[in-house]
Amino acid sequence: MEQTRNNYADDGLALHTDLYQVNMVETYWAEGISGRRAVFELFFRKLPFGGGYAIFAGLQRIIEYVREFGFTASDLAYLQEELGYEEDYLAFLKELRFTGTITAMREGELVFGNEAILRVEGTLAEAQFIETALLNIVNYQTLIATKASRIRNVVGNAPLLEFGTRRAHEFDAALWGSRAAIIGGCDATSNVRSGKRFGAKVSGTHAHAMVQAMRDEYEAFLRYARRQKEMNRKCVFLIDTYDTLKSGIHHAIRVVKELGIKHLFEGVRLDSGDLAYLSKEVRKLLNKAGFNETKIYASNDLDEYTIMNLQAQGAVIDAWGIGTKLITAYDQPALGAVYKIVAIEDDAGNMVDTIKISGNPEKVTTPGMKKLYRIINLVNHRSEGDYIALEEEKPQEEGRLKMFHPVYTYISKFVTNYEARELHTPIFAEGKLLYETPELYEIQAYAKTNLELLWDEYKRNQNPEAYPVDLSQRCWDNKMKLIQAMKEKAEGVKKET
Ligand SMILES: Nc1ncnc2c1ncn2[C@@H]1O[C@H](COP(=O)(O)OP(=O)(O)OP(=O)(O)O)[C@@H](O)[C@H]1O
Ligand SMILES: O=P(O)(O)OC[C@H]1O[C@H](OP(=O)(O)OP(=O)(O)O)[C@H](O)[C@@H]1O
Ligand SMILES: O=C(O)c1cccnc1
Repeated sequence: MEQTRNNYADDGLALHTDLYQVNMVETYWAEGISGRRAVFELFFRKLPFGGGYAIFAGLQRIIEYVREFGFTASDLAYLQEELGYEEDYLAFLKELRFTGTITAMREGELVFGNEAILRVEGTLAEAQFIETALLNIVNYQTLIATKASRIRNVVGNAPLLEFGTRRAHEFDAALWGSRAAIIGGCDATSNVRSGKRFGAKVSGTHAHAMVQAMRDEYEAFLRYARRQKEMNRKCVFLIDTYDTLKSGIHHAIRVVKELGIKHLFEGVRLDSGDLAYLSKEVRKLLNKAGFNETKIYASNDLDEYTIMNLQAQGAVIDAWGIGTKLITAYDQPALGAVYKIVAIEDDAGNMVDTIKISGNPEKVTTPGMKKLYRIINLVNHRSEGDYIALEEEKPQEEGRLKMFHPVYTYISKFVTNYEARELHTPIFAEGKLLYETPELYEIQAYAKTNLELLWDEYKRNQNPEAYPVDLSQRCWDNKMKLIQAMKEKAEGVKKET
């Protein structure tokens, strides 16, 4: 074991889980209930960044994970030799695959608190085991897509570039984060592997190192621009290595004029100092030299707040490069999505609803097999809210729908003339993959179209209105019935002791 510790030819992802999953599944197996049908839902309770919506990302990686789910020989050897699990249980794990059914929102879907992003129905063992990886994926990618969307909200149609790989929490976060950032609204990423892997557009300028390495700013710009000219590629010069206004901008203009490459002079980038002041001065100098079309790029620890601030100061910035604060979800590093069991097969083979009670009413789970709808007003084409109904209900046929707050039930409204759009789509059915992931920029366009369904009051970055996520009357009644039953059961336990 020792010699191969870091070198498994058959390394897989099944052990990318918490130990407690291995132990719970062992108990299910030992008790002979591992094959019972179980239903889990994945959701978060509170929207991130104090915003009014989130954008779901992560499904593609979930698909790859679930499709390949299984224990390799070295996984099993590790569980046996290092952690002491017994052969019989390992023989069970060896055969464990995902054979269940998953429905989920499409990537780019708008998602709100307390509604299922994804539902897993399968054997208790398989549905339980995949919890950790699913949460790991959704929690991160959804956060990044949402952060990117918030930044897109403030930059309008300006080019928005994801520059965060060097600051991301390691390789996976950089790669999948760049994809999520594009789903949320970035135009391109600096991560080249993301281009190869996902078809992301890749984009980039150059660093201070190039200027320093050539020990002369003019020489550096000249050689860089010459090569770009040979390759017929556009140039963006980083002009702040020594002094933006005294040297950088003048060297860039001189080189472009000398090489006659106005058509390739895409832009200049500012990466330090007072970005508002510098951008205004640089704009004047560019215009004076006849480069009215040349863009001013800005980077340096930017996010939606600094950008808004710069805009308020009249900064003349045409394109934005965002690294650290986007890829690390700097102001809110965790989404807090959870994975909760909502139904389980009983001894007689019937599916029964389960509930998790909490002193905090917002933390009580909503039991049962349900469906999630977006209720779209057909007159103004805006969403009235989301609606969670029991699976057998048909809100699309009701004609007049009562929507009420699931905790403050007196907040209610009736909706007519609506479309009840189901938000989940089948991803796996009995282990078979049914879903084909759209091309990356189609997912981005889908997110953009979805945002058009929301009133601006729900979309503003700060202090937005709370978007309604309501339960149907039957779903609410079912929840109350289970809460009551669980209370009575707990009373019974108390009396016994
Ligand atoms: N006009 C401005 N208004 C508000 N924030 C700004 C403005 N200009 C720049 N910033 C932001 O100020 C922050 C820090 O910039 P600061 O001047 O401290 O260091 P710097 O310019 O990055 O210097 P260096 O990179 O050389 O250390 C960055 O997040 C930047 O985006
Ligand atoms: O500021 P962020 O939003 O994180 O964006 C990424 C940063 O990475 C680069 O800086 P770095 O200091 O790593 O290298 P450079 O300035 O030499 O290019 C770039 O110039 C950006 O400032
Ligand atoms: O291309 C750039 O300008 C770039 C790429 C990564 C990080 N910072 C800047």
